[in-house]
Amino acid sequence: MKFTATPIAGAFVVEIEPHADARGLFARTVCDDEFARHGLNARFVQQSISRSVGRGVLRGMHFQAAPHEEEKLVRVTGGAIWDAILDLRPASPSFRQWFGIELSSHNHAALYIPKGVAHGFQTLTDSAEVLYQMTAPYTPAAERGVLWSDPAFGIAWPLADPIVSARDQSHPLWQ
Ligand SMILES: Cc1cn([C@H]2C[C@H](O)[C@@H](COP(=O)(O)OP(=O)(O)O[C@H]3O[C@@H](C)C(=O)[C@@H](O)[C@H]3O)O2)c(=O)[nH]c1=O
Repeated sequence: MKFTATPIAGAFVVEIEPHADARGLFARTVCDDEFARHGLNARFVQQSISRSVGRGVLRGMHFQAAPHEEEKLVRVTGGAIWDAILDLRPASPSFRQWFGIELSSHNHAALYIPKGVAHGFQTLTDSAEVLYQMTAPYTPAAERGVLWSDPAFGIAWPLADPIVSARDQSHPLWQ
């Protein structure tokens, strides 16, 4: 696997190193040892999928509050998304910065998201399936959100007029 640091402290793009042959390819996507060598936690306790229907669907920006913060590894198993992360850790050198990258079932790239960093995405294809692995259990009482369009951050979403849930549209502006 190839680990590339992003401008967000502790967040990495994780790419596969495929073994290709006449049948197709085989590639490792998670390895406890390799992740640990990069200071990353691969001890995932939950895995979930979402499927979005319609190009331009936007989910986010989500995180879990302390003490239920989680690391998250996000990859796409169908279609393509533009994945975005936003650093909400006041002590971080990249506090208030965001980063976006295309993840797809073709590029097989994943994004490793550290604790305290909010996550969201917008679909680039008519259907997109996203696979999540998390290092802490889902805790509804700890769920938090930041408005996807908060001018304090100015995330440059790729598609205008996104399809957003009522819950995501009601997230507060960052204070
Ligand atoms: C996130 C989550 C939701 N749910 C339930 C709650 C709700 O009834 C239903 C749909 O949840 P949501 O509307 O929160 O789904 P969604 O808006 O897709 O939430 C996801 O958004 C992206 C951006 C993330 O980063 C994920 O971690 C997660 O927060 O699934 C679980 O049971 N377990 C989970 O881990």
